[in-house]
Amino acid sequence: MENPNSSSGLYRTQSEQLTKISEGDAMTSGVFSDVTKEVESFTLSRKSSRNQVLASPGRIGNSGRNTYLKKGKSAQMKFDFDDVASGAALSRASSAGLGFSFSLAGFTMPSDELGDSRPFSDDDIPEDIEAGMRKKFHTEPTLPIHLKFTEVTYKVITKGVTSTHEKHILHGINGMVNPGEVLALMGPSGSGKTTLLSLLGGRVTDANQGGSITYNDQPYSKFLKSRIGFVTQDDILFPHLTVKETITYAALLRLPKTLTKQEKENQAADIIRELGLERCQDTMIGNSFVRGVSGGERKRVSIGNEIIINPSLLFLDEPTSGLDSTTALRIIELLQDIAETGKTVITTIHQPSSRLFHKFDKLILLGKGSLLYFGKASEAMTYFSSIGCSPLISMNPAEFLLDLANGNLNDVSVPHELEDKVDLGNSGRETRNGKPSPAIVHEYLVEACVANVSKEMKKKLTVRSSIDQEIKSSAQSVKRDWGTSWTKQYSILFRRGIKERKHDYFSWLRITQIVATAIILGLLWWRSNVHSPKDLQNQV
Ligand SMILES: Nc1ncnc2c1ncn2[C@@H]1O[C@H](COP(=O)(O)OP(=O)(O)OP(=O)(O)O)[C@@H](O)[C@H]1O
Repeated sequence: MENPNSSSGLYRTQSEQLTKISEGDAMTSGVFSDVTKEVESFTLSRKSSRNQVLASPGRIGNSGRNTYLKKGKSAQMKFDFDDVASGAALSRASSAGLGFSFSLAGFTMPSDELGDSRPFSDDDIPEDIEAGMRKKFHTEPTLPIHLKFTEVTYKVITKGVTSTHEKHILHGINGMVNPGEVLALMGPSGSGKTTLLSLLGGRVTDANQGGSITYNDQPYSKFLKSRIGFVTQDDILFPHLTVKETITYAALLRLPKTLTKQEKENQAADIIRELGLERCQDTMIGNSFVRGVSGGERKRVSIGNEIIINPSLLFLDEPTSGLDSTTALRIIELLQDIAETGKTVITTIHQPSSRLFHKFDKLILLGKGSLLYFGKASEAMTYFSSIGCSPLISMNPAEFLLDLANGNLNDVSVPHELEDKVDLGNSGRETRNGKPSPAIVHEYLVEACVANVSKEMKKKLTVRSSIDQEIKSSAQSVKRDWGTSWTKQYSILFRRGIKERKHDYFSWLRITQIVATAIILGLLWWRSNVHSPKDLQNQV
């Protein structure tokens, strides 16, 4: 790859300044033996400068003390998988914000006030978030998890009346993401983003899946369940519960039984504060019939429901769909903040704005279930220009990439290889306007990805991380004591059910309807004769 500065303004001037790291770096010492010691203190600040952390593999060595060096970024823009693999963001990740601990202060609201809800008003808009002020996300340390996936395939078998048909959805997807990084899965509709996300999140485990997915070089296991948060595309929330009730019930149900009720409520309050939901915490979630919180707030509640368990891996399926670009940007900034606390964040994204696109650390571009690009989001444009595909007009990079993934070369330079194909006219598939057909473009991009990205990537994926032995032992030894007893769960769910349904059961309309029906029916048999069995039967 050439000079990034020539790459249509896509070069992301990002750097992180990492101040180190005390002894007992989570990556270097045996801290994994205890959940409470999973990660040590780091401090991080993202600053816009042209410096980049030199993430030398040696920093994950055995020495107790590590030093992060900074180097000028301008000098090189080689498509460097060392960087991708070891990840500047990894250092940020494993370090970031981990000096923070949960402050269990501030939750003074008695639980019986949970039910209080008031109608939504403009006053409920949280100023800090809506006004664009970014809060720093504080959370307790978590076990860093490196996710690697090699040659992931998936097919579905559809059974017809007379025959069965195999549909291949994913074709050999490779990639990896480290703690502290946000990986975006991008591609046109139907390209397989949700399928890949579900496979990576351990939600789909069947015989139709191929390839390997590892978490700290270990396959998926039950142990990981409590370390994975999955935010689905459609928010699954109770419309009549308030924001505070929703997150508090999630805390009561999902946090370890070793914590007291008060501690769980405190953690829920912390999450509400971290997500900037304080001002709408007593507003109902709402739905199409009940007015409730805004779309962005609803999405933050869904995220809060998952991060309450402090997951190491957070998966999100299109968290920004249906949101305006500013709210979407804030959601992605929130994900960045979450990643900075050492979590691994993977999200699908449909059509991000250019501002939003530059927020991602890594990018996977899918087209018809095949990998078209994997690497740093900031280097995607440079990669595509290196294989002859550059925008001819100024364009949102995400729009350009989606056009390419759809095989659309309008306003895009045609690579020489494809020009030849069109000129020769022997493919029989070129389009009339002199542009190669989408099928040819797709083939070309897949081949280019295999030649330039996948081969190199696979080599990196086979390299076991120097920390895997420590993590392996911790993965086997550390178990989270999740959940509460079934009697407690029953009582919490019962109370939650009553709260959710009370608006139906105890609405004036329903009460009036029942009383009126009772009076009418009562009047029909009022003073009826009950002296003969026939009349008595009639009354019964
Ligand atoms: N169980 C299934 N049976 C048949 N086809 C399926 C099944 N699951 C997924 N597919 C197909 O696989 C392809 C990829 O689906 P997927 O939902 O992963 O796409 P996507 O990129 O997330 O799309 P969107 O952005 O529209 O949500 C689609 O063509 C879909 O129809």
